[in-house]
Amino acid sequence: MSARFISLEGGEGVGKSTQARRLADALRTRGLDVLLTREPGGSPGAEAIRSLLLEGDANRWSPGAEALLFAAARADHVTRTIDPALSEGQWVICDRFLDSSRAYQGMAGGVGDAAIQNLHQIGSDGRLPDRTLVLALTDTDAAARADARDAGCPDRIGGRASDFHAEVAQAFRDFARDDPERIRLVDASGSEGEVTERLLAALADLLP
Ligand SMILES: Nc1ncnc2c1ncn2[C@@H]1O[C@H](COP(=O)(O)OP(=O)(O)O)[C@@H](O)[C@H]1O
Ligand SMILES: Cc1cn([C@H]2C[C@H](O)[C@@H](COP(=O)(O)OP(=O)(O)O)O2)c(=O)[nH]c1=O
Repeated sequence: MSARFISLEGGEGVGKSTQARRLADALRTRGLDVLLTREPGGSPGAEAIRSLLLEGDANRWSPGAEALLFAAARADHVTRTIDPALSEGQWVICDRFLDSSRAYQGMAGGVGDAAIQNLHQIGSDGRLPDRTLVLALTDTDAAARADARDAGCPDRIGGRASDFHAEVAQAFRDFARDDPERIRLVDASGSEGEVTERLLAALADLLP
């Protein structure tokens, strides 16, 4: 059974980072070698770009410049971290990937999906996950979880208006509808353990 590339997606506070860790543990328990990584970041160059993206003034970058920086970070992450791990037979679980750029910069940010896909083709040879799990929660519940975690101090993009985040959530739902083989919506309500079980069920056809 070959290694698989899994991404976790969704808006702020839905539980992606929590579930990325839990899913990695669950797969390790099944005997798989797992690399847990995240975006923006996941390689030294991409982590340096992460601070440029998440710190500073709300209008620090134009939408286009922001999309280019995310694409550049992703290109480094794919080349230096993700591709080598997959080549060595490791399963890769990535906390956010291309679909975040499609939702945040492409749809909510107005850059457009075709432009984001073009940048991904140039930077990362169009590399796609084998399965993308979108954690879905009501906007109110997600905002409550994010507020409890961030104590009123979100990062540069997390702090955008609620309309922006509603557009992001809608974009993820549209992506899942348009590409049901790769992208699955998973109910993120309930306990952490319940959500992990749903994620494993959404990966059942890929698991050894
Ligand atoms: N199933 C859950 N039920 C209640 N709280 C949760 C659940 N999953 C995560 N949390 C909490 O919600 C907050 C946001 O979770 P996190 O994993 O950081 O989300 P994300 O990475 O999607 O922004 C954290 O404080 C986390 O402990
Ligand atoms: C990967 C990626 C993240 N982002 C944003 C989403 C988040 O607001 C921010 C950082 O992501 P992250 O640290 O995962 O935040 P959170 O845990 O709150 O979900 O970067 C984009 O706008 N485009 C992208 O391509």
